[in-house]
Amino acid sequence: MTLSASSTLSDKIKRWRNVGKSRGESGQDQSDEVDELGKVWWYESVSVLSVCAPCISCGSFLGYTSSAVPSMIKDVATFGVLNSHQIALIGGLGPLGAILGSIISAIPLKYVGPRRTIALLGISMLILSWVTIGMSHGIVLVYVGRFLGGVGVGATISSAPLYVMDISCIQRRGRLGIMPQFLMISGILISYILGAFLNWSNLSLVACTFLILAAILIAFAPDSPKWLITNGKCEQGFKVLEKIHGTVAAKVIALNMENTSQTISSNPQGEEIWKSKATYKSILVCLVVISIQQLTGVNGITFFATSIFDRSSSSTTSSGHLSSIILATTQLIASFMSTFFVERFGRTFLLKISSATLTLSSLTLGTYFYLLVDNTDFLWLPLTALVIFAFGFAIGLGPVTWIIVAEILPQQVRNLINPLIIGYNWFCVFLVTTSFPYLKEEIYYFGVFWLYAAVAGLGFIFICIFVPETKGLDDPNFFNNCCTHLDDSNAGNECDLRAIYYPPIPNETEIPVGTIRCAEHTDYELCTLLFQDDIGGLEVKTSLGKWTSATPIPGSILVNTGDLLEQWTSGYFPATKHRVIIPGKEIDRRMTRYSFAYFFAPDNSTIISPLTSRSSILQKFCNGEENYWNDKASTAPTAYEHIIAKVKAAYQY
Ligand SMILES: O=C(O)CCC(=O)C(=O)O
Ligand SMILES: [Fe+2]
Repeated sequence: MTLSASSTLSDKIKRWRNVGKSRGESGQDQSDEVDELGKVWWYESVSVLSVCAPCISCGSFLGYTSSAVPSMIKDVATFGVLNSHQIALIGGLGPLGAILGSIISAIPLKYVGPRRTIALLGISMLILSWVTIGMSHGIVLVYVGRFLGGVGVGATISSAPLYVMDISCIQRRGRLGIMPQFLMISGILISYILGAFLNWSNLSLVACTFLILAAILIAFAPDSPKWLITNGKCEQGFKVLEKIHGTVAAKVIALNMENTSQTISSNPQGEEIWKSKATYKSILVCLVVISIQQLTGVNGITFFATSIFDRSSSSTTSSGHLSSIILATTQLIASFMSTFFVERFGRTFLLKISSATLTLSSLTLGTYFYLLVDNTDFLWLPLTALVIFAFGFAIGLGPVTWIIVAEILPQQVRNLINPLIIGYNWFCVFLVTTSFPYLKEEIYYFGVFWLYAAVAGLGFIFICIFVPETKGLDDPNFFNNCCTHLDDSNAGNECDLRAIYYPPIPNETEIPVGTIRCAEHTDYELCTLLFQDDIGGLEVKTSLGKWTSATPIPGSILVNTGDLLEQWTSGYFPATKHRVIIPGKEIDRRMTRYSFAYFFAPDNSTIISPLTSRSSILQKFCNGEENYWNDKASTAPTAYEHIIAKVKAAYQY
């Protein structure tokens, strides 16, 4: 099925290419213009927002417990006197449903793609949940609603990031990538704000109204182009890509998507990867980082923030609701900041800062509840500490955990393991939210926060010892960043276009066949584009050391690999040894020969140390090799140093 779908796409793209060619031949190549006209810059952002809008409702669902439980407790007529078991269930059934939602979403994700999974499983379950809760006349229907909504949240949160990855172009992927999380925190904030004015029932009915709007938005959004292309709907998939990237780039991306899906489906290393110890070690590291993310208690706080503030005396100066709103706003701002920091400072640095901040703030909160809760001089303390806690979480452990999971898991196991990891994450949320009401009765608030502080402290140690830095391992812009002159003409580089003139040999001069005009050498740069006329004479040395003639082919460009490419790829692409000799044919010898060579070099400052593949770095890390990430320690030359040294050696006179 995949194969026949892909071949349709390849055929179509071949035809498109030919259309471009015939235009070019008639001297009227307008493909660039069409490209620009094809781009609709807002299309992908609006699509991402439309498909991810239900994440707002997921946030409101998570924040609902905090906002609604106080008014449920007051509503004795409907619920009787709520005990801590019942409150724990209201908190815990949502994440329990989410475990189910994230696991079963794998089926619609495969057959109908991420957009329809969100619409059919996410939105429908959430609407059902809000209506059930809003209309309930007793606690049982609230339980049912919480579980159903959890299924919707699990499905939405698993599918939204996939949609964003599939539809956004590389330049905007980072920023659009945080959209699901950003919308979710906004949803938490909205539910805290509305919770200050509305009771449990009206709050859920308002949330339901919003979802109807989200359902309309998602109905008009396009499907994931990747899903379309890999499921035989090539034309529709290409149209979506064309609107985002323009015609020319869309062809390349469509082919890439097709190739990747073929590689993954044929899965050459599928068996091998499960025999490697490194695979299990990276899965283990992911699970522990997720445990740290969740067991430091953030969801205990999100689900019960209002009650925590009401317990601390700060509620006499600011209501519990207001404090919760401040908390969620802090999280929103910090998660936005983390998108900038994560590329600048790396993943492990943010995780360390984050776990250290959580340790200190939880320790402070525990101590406050132990010593100072009745001391009116310290009313400012709980809110300040919780704001620092929320900031510390949202800047590091919140978002960076997911980046680590995406980057550390070997590609071949990612699809299989991801749903389990997401399911495990919800299990931890369930554990924390269900245990919170019990723990606060058994070991009191101070005990709960000291427990969270202990987890965060151990987490800090684990991160320092076991979590590898993965920044830059998967950087799709790596080569663009090394060759910025593509965009910026000021960046220093040794790119060179040379017109080479070989004078005709005068009729009276006799020169033996095979006489050398340009001696054996390799080019110094990354690669050379060589445009030769039809006289000939260029020879290339094969890997067996034999000279073979690179006879000019009309309309083609010869590409020579250069020294820098050889060094960069540790010899995977050896630099081509070549030379130019006097042509064999008498008539060619008496003619002028021209060639044009474009020597392509990266930016001067680029360090040309052998690139290590992401899998080999992780392999080394997992095998316990100390210097697993040694690129930075390398003393390799810069591109400029290499080229200048070669030029100096060649022209010593
Ligand atoms: O003229 C040619 O065909 C080759 C020139 C060349 O190899 C060079 O300039 O590096
Ligand atoms: Fe050359």
